[in-house]
Amino acid sequence: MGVDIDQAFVQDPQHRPGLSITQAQGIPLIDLSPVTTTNPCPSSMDALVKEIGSACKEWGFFQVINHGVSISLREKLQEASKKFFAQSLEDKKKVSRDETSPSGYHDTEHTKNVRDWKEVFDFLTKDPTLVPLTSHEYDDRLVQWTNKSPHYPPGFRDIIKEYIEEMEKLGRKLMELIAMSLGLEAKRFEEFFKDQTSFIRLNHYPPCPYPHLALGVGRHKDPGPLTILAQDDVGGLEVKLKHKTDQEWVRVEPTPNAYIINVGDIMQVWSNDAYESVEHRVMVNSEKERFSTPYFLFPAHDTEVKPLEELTNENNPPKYRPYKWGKFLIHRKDSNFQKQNVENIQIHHFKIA
Ligand SMILES: O=C(O)CCC(=O)C(=O)O
Ligand SMILES: [Fe+2]
Repeated sequence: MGVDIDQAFVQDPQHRPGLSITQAQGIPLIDLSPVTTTNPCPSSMDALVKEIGSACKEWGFFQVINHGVSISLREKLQEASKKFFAQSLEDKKKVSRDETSPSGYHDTEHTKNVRDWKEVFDFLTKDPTLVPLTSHEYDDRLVQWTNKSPHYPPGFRDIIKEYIEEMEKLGRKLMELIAMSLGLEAKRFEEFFKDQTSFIRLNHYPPCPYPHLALGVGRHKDPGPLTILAQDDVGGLEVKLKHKTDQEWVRVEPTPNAYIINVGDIMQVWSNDAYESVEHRVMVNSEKERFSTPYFLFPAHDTEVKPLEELTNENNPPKYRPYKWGKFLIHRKDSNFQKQNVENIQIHHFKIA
């Protein structure tokens, strides 16, 4: 045997990736022209809202095209990200995450207590971002998280910031469409994002000598309301099908310049389970490295997450107890960076039986 296997990366047999790959033909591809061009006709807008609604309901995952994000800016970010990760580990560690702020470089994330085969660079939308100091319910102390400033490649920080602005615009449009699809006012979600805790993550998945045992990211659901993901042309993202067929996991094949959108746990709670957060994972391969860039739309730390009143009634009572987003976030952060023997915090812990 030529390769030494670090057991920290090895998935339990039932969670190892399958060797045959099924393509997710069915994942909806949605054209956002009605919200990215001027003067769209009202009927195309109605059709779009319906499409978004059924994609959220049936899949929880969809791709968008004609999204209005500059393709050259996306390429610029991709190039910069490649250059950043191509540096020596020592150079990358100059902008490591640290005790005071989790943004920056790191390569030891664990998902479900198994180490992910990846390295990342995280960058917050708001600098500083206000969050609770601890996850303890009665501890009111707050801290500020700030971004790291990589010196290489030149202009890296500015490119990331410019790109985040585009993510903000697209995120706002998507949240409006989702609100309308739930029968809510377009701006219903806006209030939650004034002091948002959103961040962008640059992912690098190096080639892996044992892709049948490890995963780039283990199975998980995204904790926020919405994620906007750019993937390169290598492929590896797999989504767990909601409707059970003989196939459990399907691959989201790269569509050039499209964004992959998925609803996360907070949307599931807000919508009282109308839109469910879907499990996904990332396969690695032995030949090619892969790059991806999720943008995690997260609300303000003091947001009390609970089913929206407009979406609940006597016949459809709230399915979740309220929880504070900031506390949930810190709880997650504490468990994602080291192996623990218990499941980390999940929305089902707030489910009303
Ligand atoms: O790399 C990908 O395609 C997805 C990554 C992901 O799911 C995550 O970082 O939460
Ligand atoms: Fe994810």
